[in-house]
Amino acid sequence: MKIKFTKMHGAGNDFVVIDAINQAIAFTPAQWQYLADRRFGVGADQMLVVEKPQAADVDFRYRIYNSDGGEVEQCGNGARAFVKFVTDKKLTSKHAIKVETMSGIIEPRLEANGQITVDMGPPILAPEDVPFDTTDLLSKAEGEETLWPLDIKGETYWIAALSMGNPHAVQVVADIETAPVREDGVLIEHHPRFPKRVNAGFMQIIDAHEIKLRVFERGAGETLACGTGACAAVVSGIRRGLLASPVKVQTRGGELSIAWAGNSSSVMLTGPAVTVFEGEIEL
Ligand SMILES: N[C@H](CCC[C@H](N)C(=O)O)C(=O)O
Repeated sequence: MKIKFTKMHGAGNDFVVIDAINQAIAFTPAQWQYLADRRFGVGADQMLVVEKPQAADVDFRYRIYNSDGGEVEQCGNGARAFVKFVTDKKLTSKHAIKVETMSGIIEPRLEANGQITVDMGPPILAPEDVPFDTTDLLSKAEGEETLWPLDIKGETYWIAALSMGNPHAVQVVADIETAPVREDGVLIEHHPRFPKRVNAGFMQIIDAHEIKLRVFERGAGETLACGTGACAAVVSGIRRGLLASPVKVQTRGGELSIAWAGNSSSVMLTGPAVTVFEGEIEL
């Protein structure tokens, strides 16, 4: 079966985007892994699938698969690519859309300057909702934030655990370039206290309105940018009293901007989305 796809990226976090409204697709995890494979397949961090919504007052449903083949709840950079895709493909005439995801409704909006802003909804802060097992852990408070001691290689890392619909463990490092992102990221991703695994964020504070961020993503490894990771890092930095909204997030793949007014207000993610090429693949 020949499948049409569009290769896109948001700040270097790259995607294979598939219109499943006009194409019937039902892939196995092995087929998602093949699509994501950078040598044998197309190559991408995640696959994004455009579907008709289940609810009446929503424009689309959006499914996300990591390169390891697993379906996940949310993808911030993907939401920007999504709205550019459905607009360019004339699947909608709206520039602000409501999109159903595994973790709720998000509202991406195409701005006049080509940037895209996504209402990512409020952060989820209760450990049990991340989910993160805090049994027998003694936390410490920093501002409004709760930091937890995570044992990695016999060392204690103080992390914040929060969710943007998908789980994140965020820590502050002194120098993002020398931080052990890959070595420690994989250990954090698979730490037993995260029953659904976790995206591991490492942020360096530049000033109250700017950070550098690297994320070792669950199911994909280190990516050049992580939208939900940027949201989680900024929320944690604001709660720690280290950051103030809005915050510029420098990633290895480009710049994102995050705004958050605190408490249960939505986290707003702004950044680019680029179409690289169109293709077809036999599956
Ligand atoms: N790896 C993530 C999904 C993709 C998120 C990221 N690419 C983003 O832009 O938010 C997870 O397993 O939760």
